[in-house]
Amino acid sequence: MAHSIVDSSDTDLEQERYLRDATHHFRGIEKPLKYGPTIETLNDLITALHKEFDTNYVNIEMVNHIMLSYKSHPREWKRFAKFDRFKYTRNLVDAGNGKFNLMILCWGEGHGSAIHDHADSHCFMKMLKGDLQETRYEMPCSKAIEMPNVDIGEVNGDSDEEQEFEREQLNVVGSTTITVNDVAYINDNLGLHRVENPSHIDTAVSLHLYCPPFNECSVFHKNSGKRIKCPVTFWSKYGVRQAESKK
Ligand SMILES: N[C@@H](CS(=O)O)C(=O)O
Ligand SMILES: [Fe+2]
Repeated sequence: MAHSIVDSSDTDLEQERYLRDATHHFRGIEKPLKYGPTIETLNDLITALHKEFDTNYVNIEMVNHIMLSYKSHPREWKRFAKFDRFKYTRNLVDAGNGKFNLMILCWGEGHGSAIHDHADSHCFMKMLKGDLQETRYEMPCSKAIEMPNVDIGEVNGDSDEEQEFEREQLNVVGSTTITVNDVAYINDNLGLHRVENPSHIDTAVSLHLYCPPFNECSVFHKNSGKRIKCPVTFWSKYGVRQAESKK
């Protein structure tokens, strides 16, 4: 039998293309699948994710199932949960062979994120402890005008329109509170969001899965819709605090 040699970078690209495409139709599932595997521990969750991402055609519903099925056990994730006094932290749990990033986010009392996108990736957010409030916004249509490489001829120079672009308020589309073991799902086709720990007495911890992984995303200004690209960094990796330069 003839075996063809498959270049792994080609298969990685194929998977990436497939995942990006799926952001156009996948909206998240609310209940675990009937036929999905049982996920008892954080290790089960990681093993099941690696299995899913072994194929080019990742079953994104199954990824959602895996995140929904896990029931939070603080003893399993405690070693990754590192807090900062001033802002939420991002702590890498598993780099998914470059196919996904699994991380634990730690939110001190009142901590929140800016309005942001998810770099054209899938974002699953599961509560492990406490509550988080998620506010969603429409993606502003000023997107194109902020792209550095757009040819001048492609931009409509009509000054009224340009002013509108500059003044575009972001529209809120909804707000929900997610509590322990809930999973929220978002991608750029569903809009933008900002997340906040509404409690002033309790911390919150969430488990995030991004696929494909990304190291920068856009942050949006609420009143103008203006976007700024921002790098995203890790406060710790595999339970070890990162030196400032290595984040
Ligand atoms: N997407 C954000 C966290 S959240 O506010 O959804 C991040 O990765 O830092
Ligand atoms: Fe987010």
